[in-house]
Amino acid sequence: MNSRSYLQIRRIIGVFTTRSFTTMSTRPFALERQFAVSAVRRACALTSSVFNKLVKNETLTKGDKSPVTVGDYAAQGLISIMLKNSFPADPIVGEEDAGELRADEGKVLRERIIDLANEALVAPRVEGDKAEWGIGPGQTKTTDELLDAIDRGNYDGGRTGRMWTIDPIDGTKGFLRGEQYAVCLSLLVDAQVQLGIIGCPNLPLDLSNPDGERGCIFVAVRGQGCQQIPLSGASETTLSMPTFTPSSLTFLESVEAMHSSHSTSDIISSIIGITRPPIRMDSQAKYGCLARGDGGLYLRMPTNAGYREKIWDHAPGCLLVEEAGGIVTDSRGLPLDFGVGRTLGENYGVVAAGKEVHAVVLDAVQQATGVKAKA
Ligand SMILES: Nc1ncnc2c1ncn2[C@@H]1O[C@H](COP(=O)(O)OS(=O)(=O)O)[C@@H](OP(=O)(O)O)[C@H]1O
Ligand SMILES: [Mg+2]
Ligand SMILES: [Mg+2]
Ligand SMILES: [Mg+2]
Repeated sequence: MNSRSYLQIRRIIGVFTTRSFTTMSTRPFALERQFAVSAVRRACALTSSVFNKLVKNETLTKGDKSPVTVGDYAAQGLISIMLKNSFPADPIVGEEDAGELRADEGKVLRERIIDLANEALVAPRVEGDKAEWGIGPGQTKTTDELLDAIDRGNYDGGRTGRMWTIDPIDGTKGFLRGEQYAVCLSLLVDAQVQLGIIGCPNLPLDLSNPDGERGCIFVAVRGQGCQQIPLSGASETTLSMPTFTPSSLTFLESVEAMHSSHSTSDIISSIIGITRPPIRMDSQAKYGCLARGDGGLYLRMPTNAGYREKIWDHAPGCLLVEEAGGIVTDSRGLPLDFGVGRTLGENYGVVAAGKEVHAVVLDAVQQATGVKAKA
């Protein structure tokens, strides 16, 4: 076979592999994956529209968080309605609840939220969307239906059964700055993340080309790898973390020093011999970046002993990294335990890194913080 026809065959196989991922229904969680891509894509369109209508074109007073509040509630309502239609028996651990919206003072926000959620629900279906998910023309909901949908996120979590987590806008501060944020959804079965998906409307497809195309979805099903799908609709690619050496690492960390201690990261950097400046980015977009090979190391060290990490802030991202070949533990080397409830109760910090370097990083984290390795 000459090299030209070999390349042609490779190309056909490549196309088939990509297509077959989305159409093969025999894979475990195929329907849930298809649903989640659709729900997150729709929610990303909603949050982008909130940003363009309410943040970009309005002069916000410093500290005015109402646009992000509107986006949070509307996106959680949208995903929750879709879940209710599609997997009605599954409970939801969602970040938001509608308590404040039900009060009289919530009236103005409430009306904006209902309009936005309905706008997103009635948008035309695209390839892969199913009518029974409750989306498409004519699918508007009443105020009560949407408030009830938001409140379906009040499940306490736990060790057994199926449950979804929703973080409708993760990285709220990044959202307001027009920088990175993520729409995050995961499916847990018996406290194991089986499906993780995050939509990052502002994330460059390639971090080394920040002026290039932006907007992508990262999705992983346990045992089926991690894929990146451009929001523009182009075909998906499977991600795999490259091999890192300790000194070639770059930290991915929170923008907000209140969320992860920057000074602890500096000490860990000098122990490992990392010389590159950290990449600071809001939200679980960091996990997506890590999965596709950016940086090699995501660290989150508590700044406040009383703060408990929330499961919706880590469940999808954790699976993305594991499925791309990385390791995620807490600072004692324990796996993240998603079965304790709405928080990561017993875990302390998060260390996510390539498999060749995770042990070295963990050792440095323990030296820097005095945290003891698991017995
Ligand atoms: N004190 C403290 N410590 C640790 N984490 C906290 C803390 N306070 C809040 N949060 C959670 O941080 C979520 C945002 O994640 P990041 O820190 O990665 O992004 S950011 O740079 O802060 O935007 C953020 O998620 P969202 O509320 O969805 O934006 C919070 O759940
Ligand atoms: Mg969050
Ligand atoms: Mg949030
Ligand atoms: Mg929040």
